[in-house]
Amino acid sequence: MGAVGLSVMFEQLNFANFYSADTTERGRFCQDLVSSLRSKGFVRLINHGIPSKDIDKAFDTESYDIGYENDTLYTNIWPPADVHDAFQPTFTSFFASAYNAEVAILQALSIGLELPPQTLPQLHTERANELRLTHYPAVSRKEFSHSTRIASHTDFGTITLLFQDCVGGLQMEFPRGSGKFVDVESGGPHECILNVGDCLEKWTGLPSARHRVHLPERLQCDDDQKGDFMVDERFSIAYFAKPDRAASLRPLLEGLGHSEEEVYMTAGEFQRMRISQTY
Ligand SMILES: O=C(O)CCC(=O)C(=O)O
Ligand SMILES: [Fe+2]
Repeated sequence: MGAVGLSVMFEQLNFANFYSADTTERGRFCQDLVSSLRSKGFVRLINHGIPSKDIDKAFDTESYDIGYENDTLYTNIWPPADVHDAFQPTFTSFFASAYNAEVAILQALSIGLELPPQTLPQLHTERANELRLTHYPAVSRKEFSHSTRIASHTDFGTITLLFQDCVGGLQMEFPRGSGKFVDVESGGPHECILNVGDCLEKWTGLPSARHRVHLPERLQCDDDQKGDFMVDERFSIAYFAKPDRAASLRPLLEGLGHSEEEVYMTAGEFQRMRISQTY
């Protein structure tokens, strides 16, 4: 585990270009978004539309799991206002701006894939999304020789918008299928790390990115070289954008091997299957 892995650059794209009045620039942005995700499954976005102050407030909270406030299937349980009175307004606002960012990204992806712009947004009207705040306590570096912060997995929704603090440790499998992991460097807590989930892979063939949270590469070294030390606590915010539960996972693009006769799972069935495999 001492070996430092390959250094891989994950492209950083400026989402403001999606709103450019110049249609050529807008089109180029959509193509760049698709090609970055096609080659790595991950891309870093700035100017994604989620206000920095909302991200800062969310990072002030320890850990929680939140869904859309009008979801009738899974209702939110909020801490009482006298315990944490800013909690509900903070996350209601975060959830709303994250949904707007999600819809814009889905539109950009549809355009970049040469589909009608509303193809992906119209499969996400229910806001069956989830926001997860995670606090990883400080831990001794030696623990990473037999354990990790989050084991390798793919996300099972459409896309994930992730915000990580500067501790780092988010790693993705690269090259795909190799079992080797490389750091996704943090550009700071306001940068959005966008990754492809399983549903988007089924629809479009873009690769669902396998990732984990582990010891950042810069802290890896041979045991006798540096001895042991504590690795800082870490905070992250993950917004999982998921399809409407009744949406079919039938491929949206030609050439992904779909047949007219085949019966495809709905997104809701797929989520339930993946949850039962995980827990
Ligand atoms: O905490 C992170 O940076 C990643 C979390 C993650 O991958 C997940 O919850 O699915
Ligand atoms: Fe994940």
